[in-house]
Amino acid sequence: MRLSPRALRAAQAAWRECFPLQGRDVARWFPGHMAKGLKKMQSSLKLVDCVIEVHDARIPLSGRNPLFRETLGLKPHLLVLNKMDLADLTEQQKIEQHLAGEGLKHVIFTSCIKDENVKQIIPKVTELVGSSYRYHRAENLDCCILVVGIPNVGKSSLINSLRRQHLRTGKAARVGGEPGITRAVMSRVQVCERPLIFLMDTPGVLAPRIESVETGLKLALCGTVLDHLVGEETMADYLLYTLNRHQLLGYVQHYGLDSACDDIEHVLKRVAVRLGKTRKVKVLTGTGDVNVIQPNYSAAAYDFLRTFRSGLFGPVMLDRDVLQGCPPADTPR
Ligand SMILES: Nc1nc2c(ncn2[C@@H]2O[C@H](COP(=O)(O)OP(=O)(O)OP(=O)(O)O)[C@@H](O)[C@H]2O)c(=O)[nH]1
Repeated sequence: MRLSPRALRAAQAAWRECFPLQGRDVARWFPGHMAKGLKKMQSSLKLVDCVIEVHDARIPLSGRNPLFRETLGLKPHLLVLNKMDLADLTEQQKIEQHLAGEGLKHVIFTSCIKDENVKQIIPKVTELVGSSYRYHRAENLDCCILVVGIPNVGKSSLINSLRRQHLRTGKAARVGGEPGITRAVMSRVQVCERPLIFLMDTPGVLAPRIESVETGLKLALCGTVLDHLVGEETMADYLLYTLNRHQLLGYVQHYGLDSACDDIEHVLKRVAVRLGKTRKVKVLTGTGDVNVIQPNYSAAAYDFLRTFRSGLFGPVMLDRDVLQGCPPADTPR
């Protein structure tokens, strides 16, 4: 939905300049960084020729686990930024420059749902492996790739998409909408015949420390941690703040609101009523208990988040602040 420039200016005047981050304990939102999974990957390293790190294209510059490159960095590395169908890539070149500045020269944007750009991966991997020294593996004719990444970014979906593209065959890895579907490093799965290429899927591994509360909120919006650990209403509030700042006002039309608004309580109330998500609550009054119908805020927040994640509010770039040179306000300097 597009507002007229005048209406937009009026609405923007009332929008928040920043999101309140104080008093939020990001460490409690994320489970331990799953050191066991990382150790297992390290021990598989001698069996592989290349590492594909999958990350979410909506947060191309934040939330990656630095330990992947520290512990697996011996092997050629390709960064696959997946879910490009949900990401606003207007500034793709700037993103690539930013990543190149961090030493990440090999980057491919993909959508495993739409099988977009997935065909570029095997030629790139072949090129990277061909131009590197294959420790212990020079005599092997096949090539083996380790797929790593934080939870829920689409690692298993990538394996399935590659198999669809190169082998015209179905699923090999389990996919799910919640983080933590893949629990163990898998045995090798073939994804291509010529050249002969195998992949190994791994469980999602988060960084041991999330760099800032805002990064934590972005990671939560992308579904890398179970929603209830952060709180659906907190996440819905951060989502509303982001949508308004990015002028992604599709939510207004989607839920039949009168106008854009920056007050999450007001928005969730309207969403709940619109969806018929209300609940009876007993209230103690001077004359006894009375049943009151109240909006179900958490059900409304859940719907708001789910609709955003399905892309119905439009493509988004959650790292716009980092791209513009303003890292999250609470990032330690
Ligand atoms: N829109 C969109 N959704 C995707 C894409 N790739 C994967 N998904 C969805 O993202 C969710 C997670 O996908 P998985 O392949 O299970 O992710 P994973 O990284 O293996 O997850 P873990 O096992 O938790 O580490 C699923 O609901 C997928 O359908 C994509 O390119 N676009």
